[in-house]
Amino acid sequence: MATVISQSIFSNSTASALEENVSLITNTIVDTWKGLSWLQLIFTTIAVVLVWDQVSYHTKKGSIAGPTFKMWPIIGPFLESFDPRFSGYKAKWDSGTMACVSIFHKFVVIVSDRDLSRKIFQSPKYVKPCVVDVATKILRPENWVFLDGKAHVDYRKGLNGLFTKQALDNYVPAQEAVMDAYLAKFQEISKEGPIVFFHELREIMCGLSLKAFCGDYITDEQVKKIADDYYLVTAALELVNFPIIIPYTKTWYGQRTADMAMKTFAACSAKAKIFIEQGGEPTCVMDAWIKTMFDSKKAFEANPGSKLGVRYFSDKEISEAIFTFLFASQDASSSLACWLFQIMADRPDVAAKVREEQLAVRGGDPTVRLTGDLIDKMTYTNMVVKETLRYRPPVIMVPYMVKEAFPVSDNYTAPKGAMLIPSVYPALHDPEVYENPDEFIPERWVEGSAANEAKKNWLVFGTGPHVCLGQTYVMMTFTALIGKALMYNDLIHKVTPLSEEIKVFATIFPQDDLILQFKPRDPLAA
Ligand code: HEM
Repeated sequence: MATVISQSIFSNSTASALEENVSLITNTIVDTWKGLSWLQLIFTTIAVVLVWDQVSYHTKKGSIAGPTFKMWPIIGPFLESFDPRFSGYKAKWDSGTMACVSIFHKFVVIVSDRDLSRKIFQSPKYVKPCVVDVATKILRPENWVFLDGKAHVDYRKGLNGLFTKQALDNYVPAQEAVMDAYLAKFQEISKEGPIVFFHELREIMCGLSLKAFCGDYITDEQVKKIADDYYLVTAALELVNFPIIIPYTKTWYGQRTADMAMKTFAACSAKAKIFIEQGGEPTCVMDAWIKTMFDSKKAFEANPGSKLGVRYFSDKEISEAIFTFLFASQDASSSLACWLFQIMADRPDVAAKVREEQLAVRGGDPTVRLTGDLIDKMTYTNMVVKETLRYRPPVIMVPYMVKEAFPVSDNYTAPKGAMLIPSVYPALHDPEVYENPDEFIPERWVEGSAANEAKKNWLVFGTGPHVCLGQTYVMMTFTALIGKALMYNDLIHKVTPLSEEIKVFATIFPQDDLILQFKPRDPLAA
């Protein structure tokens, strides 16, 4: 149809007249260009680039919210992105269901609407997770997290089993040992009064993750070293960073830290292979993964006509995957830890109910050790963790890259190459679903409540093919941790004017980095 119309419009005579006009215009431009001095040429080029930048921005923006013109030509709000403010993101969410900015050649659309955000999360045909350029160098290009489409879905299938409730039950004893050691340390280091806990909580999170991932194959010294240095990786992978790795820059330190950690994980994997080969039972993620590999191999050898369930993974591949688990968990878990401890310290009534439940599920004996089944019984403590995730979601939005022009809504198509950012925070503070959304109310999560039924708003862990692999791990680990911490400690929080302000450092944290004291308490005290 379109061809027929164009043929009827462009008869042969109009086509040749058009050709003449085009060549006349081209000659005029070339002649004018030749007649310009160097200085005029430079100024003209700059003017053309500036106009092109604004026109290109305006065309991509279409009907969505955002400044009519780029206030800072070319760079856009680049300087602001060095110091991202929560209030800035909030203003964007409030400005419309979709709002845009353009930084250099990158066109960014921030989506606040719940349903549009879900649509983006669930459209792998059009989008893929967006990582900063340097991420492929730090996490290594062959890493599974960079897989897309079917290859990603197939790889994920092999990992999902490592983080089910049943598998996680096996990692609990090793994690409890880490909790005990760190809680004792927290009492010791804060015995003189409240101190900054941001770094301490990052360290315990790293310790808990690494014990779950690598079990006893990793030593306490190695855990400490990785935990101490890990912030270098976070800094290297910030949204604004130089894409080339130059010695002694943030990205260089980040890459060195990642390489060092992966070397440690590869050595752990080699030990785990020997342990499982000798008939050992899994106590950590690595063991569980290697066992599925060996079991598949045995089944295949017994029945050579069958399909190999799980292929063989080298120590290098396992080490890279374990590093991605740490990378995905460390910042988000540290954020949750900071808010959870702060909120519990500030709300003694909630803390008292948690303590009561912790003793009750242990039949009055605080020394009863943790198990998966015991954690299952901690209903109220679990609601406290869930409400913290809603009230202060660690990941407030997730950047995706548009692979092909994406009709996000009836009147807006995101162009190929744009960054589309579905948001999590607005859906979790929707007053129609969560009454008084800016209040912390664990009871809103009781069975059958409006909050519990509103599954579509629960975007804390994303949704779709890239949904968080560690969500069951998070709920179990934090329920167990805060329960133990509250039984054995009074939390004293030094409240400052910045305690409730939100700092954005990949995830979100209290602006004053949480000033806290762990004061020993008798777990049997009322
Ligand atoms: C409070 C803690 C955590 C929060 C809030 C969180 C949140 C998220 C979110 C929002 C995503 C993106 C989902 C999407 O694009 O649809 C994600 C992905 C992911 N998370 Fe988590 N996460 C947490 C902890 C963890 C932990 C402990 C692990 C440990 C294994 C983990 C492993 C992953 C992985 C591997 C992905 C990428 C999955 C893929 O691309 O297939 N996360 N997480």
